[in-house]
Parts: sequence; structure tokens; C-alpha cells
Amino acid sequence: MTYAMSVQNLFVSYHGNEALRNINFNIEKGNLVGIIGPNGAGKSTLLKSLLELIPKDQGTVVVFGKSINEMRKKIAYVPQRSDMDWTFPISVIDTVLLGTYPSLGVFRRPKKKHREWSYHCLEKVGMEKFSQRQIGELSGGQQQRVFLARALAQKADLFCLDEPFVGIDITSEETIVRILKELRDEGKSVFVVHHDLSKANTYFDELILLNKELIDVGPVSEVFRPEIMMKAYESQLTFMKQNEVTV
Ligand SMILES: Nc1ncnc2c1ncn2[C@@H]1O[C@H](COP(=O)(O)OP(=O)(O)OP(=O)(O)O)[C@@H](O)[C@H]1O
Repeated sequence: MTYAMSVQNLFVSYHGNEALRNINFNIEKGNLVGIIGPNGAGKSTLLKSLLELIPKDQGTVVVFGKSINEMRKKIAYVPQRSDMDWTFPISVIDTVLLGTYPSLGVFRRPKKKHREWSYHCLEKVGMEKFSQRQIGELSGGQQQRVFLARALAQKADLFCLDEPFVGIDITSEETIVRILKELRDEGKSVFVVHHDLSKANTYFDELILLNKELIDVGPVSEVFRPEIMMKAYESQLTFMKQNEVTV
């Protein structure tokens, strides 16, 4: 079987400190997958290392049966908002247009059809009225929707989003979830780093539960059970109890 994502023996460290240890999983195509786990569990590290945005110590990652480099044009990545430079002077429509560049080829300029497609992607996320605005002038939710539009413009097969719902309004969150589910229904594969457990069981089909190592992976109905979740969150809960931290 060709999996959307197949990972074997993945180890990642930062300056000698192990962040991920011996991660192994296979995820079938056409799933909306949540990467969950406590703070510092390595969720963002997993996503970045899967996409070879950071180096791994060892391991293999295969996407749709091919290497990341062979598949790069077909992979859309939306980083955490906090990782982006919002002072960069670029309009909303030009941000979305960047998504069409992988299909343009070297030195080719976008044509009318690329602009029209980008505008259509903005319409999908309900942001067409803001097309001429500078990206830095938008709210967090609006920025996140524009970056989703850029991912849609890329016509990718694999969508990877890092904490897309952090600090955004409920309308933007609902819009993004609806579009991610539509992508899944079209047979696309979607991976989302997510830390809010209250929504995890309604947003995702499959979960990758991490705490430096893989605690569990599988359908939400199997992974999202107290006895499994406790294995990942136990140390955090113990710390909070000992330090009388309340949320
Ligand atoms: N660039 C970096 N340099 C050094 N250490 C890092 C770096 N990025 C992450 N780490 C460390 O690696 C571990 C995993 O971090 P990561 O951000 O992947 O976790 P996470 O599960 O996404 O956390 P959170 O939910 O808090 O965002 C943490 O201990 C973190 O401090």
C-alpha cells in the first residue's frame, strides 16, 4: 500500500538534546490527522522534520511512496503564526499568489489565470474583500485564513499546518476546519499540529499522540481514550499538581 506518510526510526535532537525518539507510523491517504501531545512533546519538531525543514539524526520519511524532495511541489506547509515575519510588505493577493509559484517554473511570471485562481482561493476562505490589504494589517484569524488560501492555491496533495487555531477568532477557526474537512473529502491528506484537546475528537479522523516518543497512533476512537491520553499527559498533570498550577 502507498501511504500518505510513512515514517521509520525517526530521531531528532537539538544541540544534543533528544526531542523525538524512534518514531514509527504509517498514515493512509485521505485522512485529517491531528498531531497532539503536551507542551514540549515535539509536535512542531515532528512536522518540521517530516518536511525536512530541520535535520533529523536518523530515520526515513516517505510521502506518497516518494522522497520529500520529489514531492515538495505537492506539499503545502503553513507554519505557526509566531514563526512568520508580519512586517514584510506584501499584499494579501500577492501572498496567495506565492502558492502558485511551484507550478510556474523558474523565471516565469504569474499570468491572469494564476491571479484568478488565487482570488478564487481567497473567496474560499472568505477573505476576497481584503485582497489589496497588507498582510500585517490583518487579525490573527484573517492572517491564518490567507495562509490557508496560499496553501489551496498550491493545489497540493498533502497539507501540513502548525497550530493553525492558536489565537484566532471562532469564525476563522470554523472556516479553517470546514475547508480542511473538504480537502479530506476530496482525498487530500491533512496533518495538523494541535494542542487543544477539547476539540481533538471532533476535528480529526486519526491522531498521532506524542510525548517525545510515539505514545499511540490510529483512529480518534481508539487513541482519544482516557487511559491512552493519560500516558502522554501524566507527567504534565503531575507537575501541575505538585506546583498547584491551575488552568
Ligand atoms: N530551535 C530549537 N532549538 C533548541 N531546542 C528546541 C528548538 N525547537 C524546539 N526545541 C525543544 O524541543 C522540544 C520540542 O519542542 P516542540 O516545539 O517541537 O514541541 P511542541 O510539542 O510543538 O510544543 P508546544 O506545544 O509547547 O508548542 C522542546 O523541549 C523544545 O524546547
